Amino acid sequence: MSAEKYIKNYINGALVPAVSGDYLENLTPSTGEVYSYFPDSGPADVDQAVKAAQEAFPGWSNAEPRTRFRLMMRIADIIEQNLEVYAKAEALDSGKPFTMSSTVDIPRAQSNFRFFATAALQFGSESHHMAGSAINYTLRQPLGVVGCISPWNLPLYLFTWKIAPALAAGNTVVAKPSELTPMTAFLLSQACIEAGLPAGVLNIVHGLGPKAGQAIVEHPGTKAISFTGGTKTGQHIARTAAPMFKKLSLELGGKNPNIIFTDCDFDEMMVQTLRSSFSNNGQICLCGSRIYAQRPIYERFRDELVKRTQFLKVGPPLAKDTDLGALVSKAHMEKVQSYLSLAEVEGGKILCGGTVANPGSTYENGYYLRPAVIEGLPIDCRTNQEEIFGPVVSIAPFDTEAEALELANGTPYGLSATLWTQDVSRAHRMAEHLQAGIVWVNCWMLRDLRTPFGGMKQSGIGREGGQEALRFFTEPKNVCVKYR
Ligand SMILES: NC(=O)C1=CN([C@@H]2O[C@H](COP(=O)(O)OP(=O)(O)OC[C@H]3O[C@@H](n4cnc5c(N)ncnc54)[C@H](O)[C@@H]3O)[C@@H](O)[C@H]2O)C=CC1
Ligand SMILES: O=C(O)/C=C/C=C(\O)C(=O)O
Repeated sequence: MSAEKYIKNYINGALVPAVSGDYLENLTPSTGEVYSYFPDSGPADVDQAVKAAQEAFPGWSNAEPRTRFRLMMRIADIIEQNLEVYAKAEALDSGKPFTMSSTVDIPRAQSNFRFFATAALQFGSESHHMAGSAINYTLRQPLGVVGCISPWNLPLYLFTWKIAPALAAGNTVVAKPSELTPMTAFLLSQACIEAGLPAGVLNIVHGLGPKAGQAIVEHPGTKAISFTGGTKTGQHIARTAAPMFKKLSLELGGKNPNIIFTDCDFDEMMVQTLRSSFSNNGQICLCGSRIYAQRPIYERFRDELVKRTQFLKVGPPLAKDTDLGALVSKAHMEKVQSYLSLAEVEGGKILCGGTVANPGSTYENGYYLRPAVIEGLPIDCRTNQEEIFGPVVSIAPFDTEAEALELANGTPYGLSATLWTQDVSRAHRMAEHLQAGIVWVNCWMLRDLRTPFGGMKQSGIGREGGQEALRFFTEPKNVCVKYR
């Protein structure tokens, strides 16, 4: 198992270049240098992948669930045995700290395979009895070939979060990782070969979104698309797939509120708020980017947040003491910087951070920013309404529960929200009215893979996780049997 200079597609069980023979440069954000190349795939590669997946479908969909279970567990074992190789590749590709990729990203990729391998053994269906006359039972059958398209922020974590349930439910898959972070998907291809996954069951096509990704969405052979990424891309995918009546699961952006009441456990809230603000450089759709603290503790909170933020170490991904690594790309760093400039125009005061960081001469061309805290922005300004997806939080005080709810719900997004209070009744009251697919109370990013995961409003449609994912990747068919 090794990261290689020339990444290959994984089609019909073999590692192959793009049909065109063309490669694109893969940069590491840690130095801004090219360190490998990935295939510039297009419709011809996707067509080969879909054909291979179609041929593999009868064998895979009819295989005993325990056969799928064994193979998926074997893939998880191989990832676990090679944790360091995977975690290093993830850190170099995405710029995130190795301390994160080795404890969060890669362990979660293993868990995704294990969780859904086991779920394949447990998945059942409903029946509905019409007393004295008939019984209805529901067959849940795999869809066929499905497309899985994932982003760069949690590369293998989110890639496997889609692939594993699709395979567990008996589908065959054509998947594309982000062009910014292709390396761990390539390592996964090697793991599938080593595990003995039958040819064509999983096919991984590398390349650009508008070319290779678009070809997966447009191909008449893909019956469903599971996508995580930006809201604009999600809208475009929906426009393409809807007239073809494909099933769609879209997990999109967020502008998530943290609401901090005076009665919270202040110390625990501070620890978790720092995490929810700047984990992975704020490049997680669940990060809390708008923080509202109740007026009596607002100033104490603000001063403590600024102090702790200034203490965070921005450094190269492989250094042991790095808290925040590099942002994923130059273009993304410039996007984040443009929002920092906009925030000032919109009346915000940058209390700390927002400047370029240079963790040493080897890294001077990498994409490093000091994490920023902004105060004084109105709720309806662009900085408070649009997803920045970087190490930037905006803070403001509030007085009442009603005001906090209005602020929290006042954006087009509805992915997650975090509440800090020791008053259980208030927590339930607020949770009921928050427009978010996930509400965390006195915690953040505490994940149980059985729960529904996804957002409302412009944060997407559908839910991933547990039974929801298995339902998405199957077609329910009701059979009604009259017996009297
Ligand atoms: N999980 C999330 O919520 C994420 C949100 N974003 C947001 O989106 C913004 C833009 O980031 P991008 O890297 O451009 O994300 P993106 O949404 O364009 O990329 C995500 C995936 O979609 C693919 N893709 C792009 N265009 C496609 C198309 N026409 N058809 C099929 N697949 C396509 C990409 O190749 C990648 O694999 C970020 O600044 C951030 O605000 C980005 C990544 C993850
Ligand atoms: O924990 C999860 O399942 C998902 C986490 C994060 C994202 O989906 C994201 O950042 O896109």
